[in-house]
Amino acid sequence: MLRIGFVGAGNIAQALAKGFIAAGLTKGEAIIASDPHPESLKKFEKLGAQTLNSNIAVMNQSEVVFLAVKPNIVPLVLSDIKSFVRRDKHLILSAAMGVTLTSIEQMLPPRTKVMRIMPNTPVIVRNGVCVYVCGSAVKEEDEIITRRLLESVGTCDRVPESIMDAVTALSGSGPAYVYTVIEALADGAVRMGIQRDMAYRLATQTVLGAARMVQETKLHPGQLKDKVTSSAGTTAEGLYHIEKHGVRAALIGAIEAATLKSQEINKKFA
Ligand SMILES: NC(=O)C1=CN([C@@H]2O[C@H](COP(=O)(O)OP(=O)(O)OC[C@H]3O[C@@H](n4cnc5c(N)ncnc54)[C@H](O)[C@@H]3O)[C@@H](O)[C@H]2O)C=CC1
Ligand SMILES: O=C(O)[C@@H]1CCC=N1
Repeated sequence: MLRIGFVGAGNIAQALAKGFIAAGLTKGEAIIASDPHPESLKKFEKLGAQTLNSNIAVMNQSEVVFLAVKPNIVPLVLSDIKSFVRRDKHLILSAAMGVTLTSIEQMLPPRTKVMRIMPNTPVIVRNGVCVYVCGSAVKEEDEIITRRLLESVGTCDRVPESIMDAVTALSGSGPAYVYTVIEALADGAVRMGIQRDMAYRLATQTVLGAARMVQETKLHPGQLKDKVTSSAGTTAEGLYHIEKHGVRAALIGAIEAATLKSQEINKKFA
């Protein structure tokens, strides 16, 4: 069984590990994680994974290694592990936002197999969005391994690195925007007299159902919107309020702001 390592055992690492196990792709025992933070390691222990506070030990005991630390920690971690990277053994998958493949490759021995990925937290329920970019030393068999892992927890697309900042802004950060929408819809419903539990349940299922309609009918979202909106009805009133308050512009602006932030992180590592 492929041994999967996680350098950094925080939110996205835990989500990926749980997703892989739920998909039956691996078992807890084949996972090894390192993190200086004991609380993060405890979450991995609950999965039956081996935990350590040595990144080097993760390199020694795994073939596929996820780098799941914040961007500012990446140089530290890479200098830690670089003498233990073996070209014929390791495939390194970096999830760090805004850290380019070139900068990672430059910090590792020549021809190290590195890929950049951008997953999102719904991988935990195997409904994630993942994209990947191949580094210069990556071979077809490495791509197959990566696809097998990422497809088991959601959708998986190969993309050019030029769109990684925008992808990070859209699908990487996106779950947070949607949670905010669900929370706000439920707050509105509570304000209008619906009980909190029911408000969350109805709001959540509405978002889920609407998303599936876009996915399954292949209709334009505008067409689906029109089918809900009767003349002089409630939806038209609600939509008018949304447009007056610039929700559409706010969402467009959120993607721009997050993309720019990712580009800014990029520059720090260039
Ligand atoms: N949370 C998310 O939804 C997503 C996060 N990412 C990326 O994944 C990376 C990690 O993000 P999160 O999991 O959210 O952060 P997090 O803060 O939950 O986890 C990062 C972990 O790294 C550990 N760490 C710090 N120094 C370390 C070191 N020297 N060696 C090993 N581990 C160390 C921390 O103790 C922490 O547990 C970031 O670069 C982020 O951009 C990418 C996609 C989605
Ligand atoms: O904002 C962050 O820390 C990352 C990037 C994608 C999702 N979360």
